[in-house]
Amino acid sequence: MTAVALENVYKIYNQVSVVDNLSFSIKKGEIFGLLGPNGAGKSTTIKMLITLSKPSKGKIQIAGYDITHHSTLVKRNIGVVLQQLSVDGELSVWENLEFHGRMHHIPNPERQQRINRWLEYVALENKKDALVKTLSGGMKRRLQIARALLHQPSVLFLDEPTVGLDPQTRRRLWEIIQDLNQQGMTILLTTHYMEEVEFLCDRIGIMDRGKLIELGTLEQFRFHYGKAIVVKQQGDRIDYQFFPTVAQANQYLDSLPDKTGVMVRDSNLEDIFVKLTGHQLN
Ligand SMILES: Nc1ncnc2c1ncn2[C@@H]1O[C@H](COP(=O)(O)OP(=O)(O)OP(=O)(O)O)[C@@H](O)[C@H]1O
Repeated sequence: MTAVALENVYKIYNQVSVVDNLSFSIKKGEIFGLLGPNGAGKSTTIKMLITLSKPSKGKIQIAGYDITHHSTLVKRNIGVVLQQLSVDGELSVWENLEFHGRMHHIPNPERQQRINRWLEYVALENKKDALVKTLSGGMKRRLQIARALLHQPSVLFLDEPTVGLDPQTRRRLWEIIQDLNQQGMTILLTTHYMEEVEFLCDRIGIMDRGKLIELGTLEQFRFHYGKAIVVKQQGDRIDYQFFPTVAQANQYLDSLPDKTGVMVRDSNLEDIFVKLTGHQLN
């Protein structure tokens, strides 16, 4: 079953298509990673998917509902964690969740049960009365996740969920994301961290200049572009050359008269991303 479907979607600002004829779909239960250099159009795409912005052209369906004609039903079915922290720092953890629960018309005592359940899930139960502005970055992000889950969505959108977090906190969030997925949640995430995509995502879409330039699994990408890479340091420059297998890459290496600064290794997502977009993610 399809959880998210985009068909020939455009977003046009000042006659420029910042999202340019985008079509792809995400299956129910998938973790899908949307990658792209700065300005590729990922955030604009997410904003359309979560009904914050209307497509200029094209069709988007979430959980079977058209975002233009059934935006209320779409909102009921999605959870959203955006890049910029959207929790209110002057309110307590509980007040933030209470407010969200009321917005979604979740009646009591169900609302309190859900607040307690998700606070426990993200290990913030002992921070219930703390003002949000006193929480660490990782805690705020976990609170955002708890809030996004409160109304029991079927699709979760995470726009750079671990940006600015230390490696340990990032790992903890990865565990939460994986666990939610194992409970059946469909997840779309954007990130600049390649290892995050390699670790979490079932499929990857790569965007550049508003267009989807590649779509598939990491294994499919590696099969297509080459499973091995020869890295050549030439002065300040590093050249990369893909080969179908490590054996073929080694054969090429052996044939070189001068092997100084040359090495063979397995290709990874970052190599493929750089080859496709000419950009290194930072
Ligand atoms: N409201 C707007 N008006 C005009 N142009 C916009 C608007 N919002 C975004 N853009 C442009 O659309 C393009 C895509 O931006 P977007 O934020 O979607 O990229 P992104 O892939 O999310 O980048 P990043 O990784 O930096 O977050 C950029 O060139 C941006 O300047």
